Amino acid sequence: MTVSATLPSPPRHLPSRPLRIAILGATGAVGQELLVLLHERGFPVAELRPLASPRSAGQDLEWQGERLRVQPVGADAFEGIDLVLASAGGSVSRQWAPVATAAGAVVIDNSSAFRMDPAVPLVVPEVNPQAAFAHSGILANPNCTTILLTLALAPLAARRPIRRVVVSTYQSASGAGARAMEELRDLSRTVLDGGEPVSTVLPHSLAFNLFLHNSPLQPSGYCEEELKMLHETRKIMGLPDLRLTATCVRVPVLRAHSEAVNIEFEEPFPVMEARELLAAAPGVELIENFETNRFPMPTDVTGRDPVAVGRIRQDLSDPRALELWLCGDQIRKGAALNAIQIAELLRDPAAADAPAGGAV
Ligand SMILES: NC(=O)C1=CN([C@@H]2O[C@H](COP(=O)(O)OP(=O)(O)OC[C@H]3O[C@@H](n4cnc5c(N)ncnc54)[C@H](OP(=O)(O)O)[C@@H]3O)[C@@H](O)[C@H]2O)C=CC1
Ligand SMILES: N[C@@H](CC(=O)OP(=O)(O)O)C(=O)O
Repeated sequence: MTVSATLPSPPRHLPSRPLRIAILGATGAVGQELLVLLHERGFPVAELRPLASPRSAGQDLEWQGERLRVQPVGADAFEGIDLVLASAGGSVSRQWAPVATAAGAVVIDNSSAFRMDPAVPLVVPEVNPQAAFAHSGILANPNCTTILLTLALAPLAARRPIRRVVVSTYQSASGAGARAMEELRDLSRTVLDGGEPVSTVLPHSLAFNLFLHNSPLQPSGYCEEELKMLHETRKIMGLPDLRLTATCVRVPVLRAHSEAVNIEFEEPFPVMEARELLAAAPGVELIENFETNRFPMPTDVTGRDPVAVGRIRQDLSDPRALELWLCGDQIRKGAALNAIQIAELLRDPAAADAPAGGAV
C-alpha cells in the first residue's frame, strides 16, 4: 500500500516533553539495542511500552532498573503513544504502522515496508536530515548496508558528482536477527568440537564460511539486498539516476558490516581531499595507517556509533575513481541508532542544519 492516501496528518515534529514510546519488536536484536540506546542517549521517556508477538508476550524486560512487561501487539497497543520505533519485520509494520498513526503516533520503521513509498521519508540524519520533516506519520529507517554506504558517499558527492558506485559487502549475522547470531555462535562451537554444522535459521552454516546474501533472488540475478542498496541510496542522496551495482555477502562476523566501495566521479578526486572530507564528516571516523596496514575492522566498530572508513586510495584502473573500505555496527548505526537519531531530529528540528549532500 502507499501511505499517502490513507493517513491523517500527525504533527510533523515530536513534542519536546518526555515521550510515550512503544517499541514494536522489543525482544529482537534491533529492539534490544533501541532499549540500550534510549538509556545511553538520555532520551526523555515518559513511558516505554515493549511490544512483540504472542510468543514473547508476558516476558519481563529490564530497563533503567524497571521491569517492563512485553505486550502483544494489538489494536489498542498504541493508545496514548507518541512515538513507535518498529523493528518487527515488513509484514508486521504494514499491518500495524497505519494503526499506530491513526492513534496519533509517529512511526519510525526499521523494516523495508514503506521505504520506497514517495510519501515516506527515508532518512539518514547526517545525510538528508531535512527530509524527515516531510513525513505523514511514517518515516523509514534505511537498509543497514545503505545507511553505512551513504555516510561515506554523501560528503564526497557534495564536492564532486558521482558517476558510478561498485560496492561489495561483508555482512554480519546480526542482519538476519538475534536467532542468526545465536546460530553462528552455536555452529562455530560445533565446528570447533569437530561436529557437522547444520543451519536452521540461515540457509547455510555461516561458521567458518560465507555465502551470497540470503535475501530472495530477483529475475535480474541480483538479490533484494543488492537492489535495496541501489534504490535506497538513490532516494536518500536525491540522485535518481545514480549508477550503482552491489554484491552482498554474508560473513561469519557477529554484528558489524563491512563494505569495499569503488566510486567513480565525473572528474579526478585527489585522495588527500577525499580523506580530509571523510575525516570531518559527521558519523564517520577515519582509521587508516598505510605504514602498519591498519584499516577498519568489525571489532573497531562493534558496540560503537561511528562508521569507520579507511584505505582511501586511487583506483589504478581509472583516474576518476577512488576506492575505500568501511565498517559499521549493523545493529547500532545500521538500525537502532539511526532510528533514534531520526526521533531526536523530530524533537529538535534546529539540529537539521547543513545536509551533507542528500535529498530533502
Ligand atoms: N535498518 C536496517 O537495516 C535494519 C532493519 N531491520 C528490520 O528490523 C526487523 C527486526 O530485525 P531484528 O531485530 O534483527 O530481528 P529479530 O528476529 O531479532 O527480532 C524480531 C522482533 O520482531 C518481533 N516480531 C516478530 N513477529 C512479530 C509479530 N507477528 N508481531 C509482533 N512482533 C513480532 C519479535 O518478537 P518475538 O520475540 O515475539 O518473536 C522480535 O521482537 C527486521 O525484520 C528488519 O525489518 C533489522 C536490521 C537492520
Ligand atoms: N540488511 C540486513 C537485513 C535487513 O534487515 O534488511 P532490511 O532492513 O532492508 O530488511 C542484513 O544484513 O541482512
